Amino acid sequence: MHRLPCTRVRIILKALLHSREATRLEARQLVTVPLAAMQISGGRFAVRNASPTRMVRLFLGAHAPGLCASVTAASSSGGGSAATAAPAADLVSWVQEAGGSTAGVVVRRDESGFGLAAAQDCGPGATLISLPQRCHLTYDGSTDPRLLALIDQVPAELWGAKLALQVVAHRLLGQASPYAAYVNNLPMGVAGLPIFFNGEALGTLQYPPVTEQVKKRCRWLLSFTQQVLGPLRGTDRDPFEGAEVDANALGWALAVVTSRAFRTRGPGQPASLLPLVDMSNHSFEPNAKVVPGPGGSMHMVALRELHAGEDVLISYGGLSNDFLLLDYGFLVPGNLYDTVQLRFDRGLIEAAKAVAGVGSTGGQADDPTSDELPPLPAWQQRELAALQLAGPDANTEVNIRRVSAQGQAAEAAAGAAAGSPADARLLAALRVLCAPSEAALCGRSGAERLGRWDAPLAAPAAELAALRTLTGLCAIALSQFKGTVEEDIALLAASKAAGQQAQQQGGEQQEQQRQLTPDEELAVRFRMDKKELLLEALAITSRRIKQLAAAASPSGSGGGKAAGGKAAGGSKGKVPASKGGGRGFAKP
Ligand SMILES: C[S@@+](CC[C@H](N)C(=O)[O-])C[C@H]1O[C@@H](n2cnc3c(N)ncnc32)[C@H](O)[C@@H]1O
Repeated sequence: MHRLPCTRVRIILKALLHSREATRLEARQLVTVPLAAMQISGGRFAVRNASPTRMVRLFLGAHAPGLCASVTAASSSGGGSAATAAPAADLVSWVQEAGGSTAGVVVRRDESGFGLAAAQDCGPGATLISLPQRCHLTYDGSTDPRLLALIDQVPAELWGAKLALQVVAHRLLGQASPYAAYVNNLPMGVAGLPIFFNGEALGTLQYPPVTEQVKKRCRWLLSFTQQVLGPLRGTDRDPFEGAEVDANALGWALAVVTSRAFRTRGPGQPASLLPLVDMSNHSFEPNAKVVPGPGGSMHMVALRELHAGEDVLISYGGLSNDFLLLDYGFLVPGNLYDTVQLRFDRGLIEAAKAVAGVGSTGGQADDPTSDELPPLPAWQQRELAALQLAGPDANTEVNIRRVSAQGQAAEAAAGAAAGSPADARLLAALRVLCAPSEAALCGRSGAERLGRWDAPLAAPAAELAALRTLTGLCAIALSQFKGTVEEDIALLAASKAAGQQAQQQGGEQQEQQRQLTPDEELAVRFRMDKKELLLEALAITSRRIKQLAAAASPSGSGGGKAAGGKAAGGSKGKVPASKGGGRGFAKP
């Protein structure tokens, strides 16, 4: 959700993605726990749509080295209110009784959950909701010291888990909680969140930067509940008064927080849940935003003219699909903030060069039979260190980016380069590694001066080599996925057909065409979008190669060569097998 400032969050989470932590559970256990009991409140949870028949399954081992909980039925979309009452009417009354104003919105409910709509026509700047501070669910000096002691044990980067402990505490209080009207209206599960995927669905993502993060969160949930909360249970230091809080229960609260919390007080400060405000869905073209009001209140205001009944949408921030999926359980196809994360290392660059037919970098190896790469000349080492891609403080995560359609159109029209499909550090590093000498950099150094797409190296051959290496990187990244975009499209179509067939045949499905679960389908869509991003990057880079090659060749004939050229031409076919051998994606 619109976290303030969201760049900070991205930095924190990206740092998480980089930490290597591996615990492998050998044996697979399957524990089935009735959700209504959830061992946390003895069945006192009256969350929306809660049903004693719904089950949470807890998988340990096998596919995911960690926990994976899967809510087996569609979640969300219920309501704490009676069927005839307006959705969440009790919550609206509670906010009003606390001195808040909700006159600008009505709560909507559909099969995918709650949302907000404009209650009447209004102009830009109109206040839609005013939420007094006393309605914000957070933790501070007045919180039970036993709970604060627990919160202190959660690492700072897992800020959501800190607030999750407070959410658990209020859920356990039931109707005695001052936030009962809010907690009762929270969704039972957050559909699509990968911490609730089973191993099959998690594996379907085929994207380690996300799967490793999921496993890390699950491992933390398991170890914290077993090693910290378990021994505390029933002691005088137990803020949960003897209730068992297991990984499912804390996982539910974590899902609530990651998908709903605001960091209104800035990074490093406790996050807050903003009742009612958090019922607004996300759009990258929002028509409302959340701003601080007087006395610690938070206001939701219209960004433009709104018509009665129009959906009220805020932006959760400029988030990639990785973050949208991990924290919110959905993705935006063609997301302009999306990237494919790669781990920069020389071996990967050499593999990309080999794929793209570019000569290798550096001097001669002492032993030509050795796999060891020859050392780089000092000037290249220096430039890579300046880019923080080498040296003790290196951050080796680099990204292939999505370039907007407008950017591409402008590029095509102007014959120039409007947007780079590589982040500046990556492009700068490729130029450094493809430059024949330091002189070829013409005194440029660092990402800002060397990483601009529209400022090529003066030597055309070096620039072409850098761009071809970039196509090689895209090809390697593509080859890490098991199938093509077309295969994913066919899989989704077959799944849909299987579902329709099963419906006609009363639930029976033909063996050869299994219907994907909603989580698997989401995972296929996720990986398909990543592949499309890479194919677009290939196409843009190939075009650029052609332009530069045409400008450089005396005959003007071009002749640029790019890896996966056919795929780049739009066939979406399989790219040449990588020589990278399991290289590429950033793995934590
Ligand atoms: C802050 S809540 C918004 C209210 C939520 N719809 C509910 O039922 O309470 C965020 C969740 O809403 C859903 N959501 C919000 N924006 C969405 C979007 N653009 N597409 C799909 N799901 C979205 C996701 O499930 C997400 O985790």
